[in-house]
Amino acid sequence: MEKISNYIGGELHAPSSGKYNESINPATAEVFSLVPECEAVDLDKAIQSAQSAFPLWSRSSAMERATVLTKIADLIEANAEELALAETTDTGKPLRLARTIDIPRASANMRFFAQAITQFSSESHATPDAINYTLKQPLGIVACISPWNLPLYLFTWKIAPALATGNCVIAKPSEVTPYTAYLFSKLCIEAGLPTGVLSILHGSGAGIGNALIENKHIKAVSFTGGTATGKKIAATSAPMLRKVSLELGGKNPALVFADCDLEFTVQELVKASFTNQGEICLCASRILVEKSIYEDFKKRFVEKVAQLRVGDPLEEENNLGAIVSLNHLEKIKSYINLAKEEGGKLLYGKEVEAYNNRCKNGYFLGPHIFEKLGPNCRVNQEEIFGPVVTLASFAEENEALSMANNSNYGLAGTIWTSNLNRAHRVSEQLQTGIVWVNCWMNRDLRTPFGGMKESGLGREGGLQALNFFTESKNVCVKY
Ligand SMILES: NC(=O)C1=CN([C@@H]2O[C@H](COP(=O)(O)OP(=O)(O)OC[C@H]3O[C@@H](n4cnc5c(N)ncnc54)[C@H](O)[C@@H]3O)[C@@H](O)[C@H]2O)C=CC1
Ligand SMILES: O=C(O)/C=C/C=C(\O)C(=O)O
Repeated sequence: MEKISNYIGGELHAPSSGKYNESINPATAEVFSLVPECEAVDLDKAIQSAQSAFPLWSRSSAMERATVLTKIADLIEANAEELALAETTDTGKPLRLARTIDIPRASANMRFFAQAITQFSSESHATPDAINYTLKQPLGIVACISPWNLPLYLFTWKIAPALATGNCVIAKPSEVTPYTAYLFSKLCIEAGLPTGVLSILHGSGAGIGNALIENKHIKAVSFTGGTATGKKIAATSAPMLRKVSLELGGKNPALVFADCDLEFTVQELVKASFTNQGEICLCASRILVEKSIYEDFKKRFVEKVAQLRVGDPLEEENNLGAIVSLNHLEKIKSYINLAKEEGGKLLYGKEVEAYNNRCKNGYFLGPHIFEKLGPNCRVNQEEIFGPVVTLASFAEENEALSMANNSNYGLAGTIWTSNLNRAHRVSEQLQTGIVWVNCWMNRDLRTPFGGMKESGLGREGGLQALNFFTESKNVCVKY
């Protein structure tokens, strides 16, 4: 079984403590790898190495940085099959998904920001007696902390803009799914990423994650994960007046109007609800349907969901794989029990599914659909982050909006209608950072990405990310 190494000073290193924890393959419940538990001394080494690297890296040309990031993108593509298999083994997600979504997006992230930095420009403002121009300077050493649901996808989404803008990065992938970040560190060595520009430290959130955010040398933190952790990072960072970008949870509403293309909407909402076992912060979790089509929608939705296959992520025909960990499986199951206690009616959901022998001990859970749950009950208010959705009906547009906005979260809403005026009107009033009309997770990497309310702070993507990782300095020159 492989011992994962940290990536510090351009080399692979064992943790100073010599401590490792087991990383489990959730589809089999067997140990897949041993993940280092880093300590402060490993962080000190990473900081020193970043401090040595920063003067040269921050002054390198955009083209030099773009070249090495593009090389890494090429290497991700060249090693796509190994990365996809590792991602599936670590997370339990269907291999088909890792092959078509996770790994292609990881290389796209590197390539996108490699290209973006070559086009990054700043403003100038002229007056009759002076010209002002803005320098966009890297911040220094920044931290990127990523979660377990889309491991390499979100890891690269953070580090690519940070590196492209000339920062040195200390990254901490989730201890639950560390493997592809480890493979990635080998690709960085192969690509010739300069020593110290990127360090990858493995370990727990409470250990090395916490040490990282408490470290005074860290000038900004980009984080994706749970809202409670995001608030802790914000609280630790506030007295340091440090920049934070927080992509947190969601309780995403889907608003289905009677004038939608029903067959298409049902098909797309099945994907929006259950892709990646519902373990995407963007997944639809509260489906609100106009009363006149509610029963028809419900029938078709349940029928389509019943066709989804749950099981071995390596088998091509399975739509859902395993839940990422036993802890997370227990959390989701507790919400299924809560839904029943809160008076919900289970429309679809099986206690046990039949799995092949390889997966007989795996952490599987099929899709669950509930109705008859009030808008204020916990199941409709708290993030479950699993294959559980609720259905409810509304009488008219304003009611749909007030139900959708009745949430502490505000990440991603979807609207399903053929009425363009309605689509614009409702989009404008939805309290979410992202609105998709007649689609879901249609991603253009140039667009601002992030949430309102408890779903986060700041935006990632395109220019927003490049601005986040730079300090704007105005220079005024008198003629
Ligand atoms: N993308 C998203 O929106 C995600 C949301 N979640 C939500 O959060 C819930 C909890 O899941 P967790 O895995 O516990 O998420 P988490 O927020 O604890 O983990 C995300 C990352 O933060 C790190 N981390 C944890 N505590 C930290 C700390 N004090 N300082 C610095 N880094 C820290 C973790 O090691 C991991 O790399 C899930 O049930 C789900 O509802 C979880 C993962 C992703
Ligand atoms: O950037 C994207 O396309 C998707 C991001 C998804 C998350 O941030 C998440 O699930 O946590």
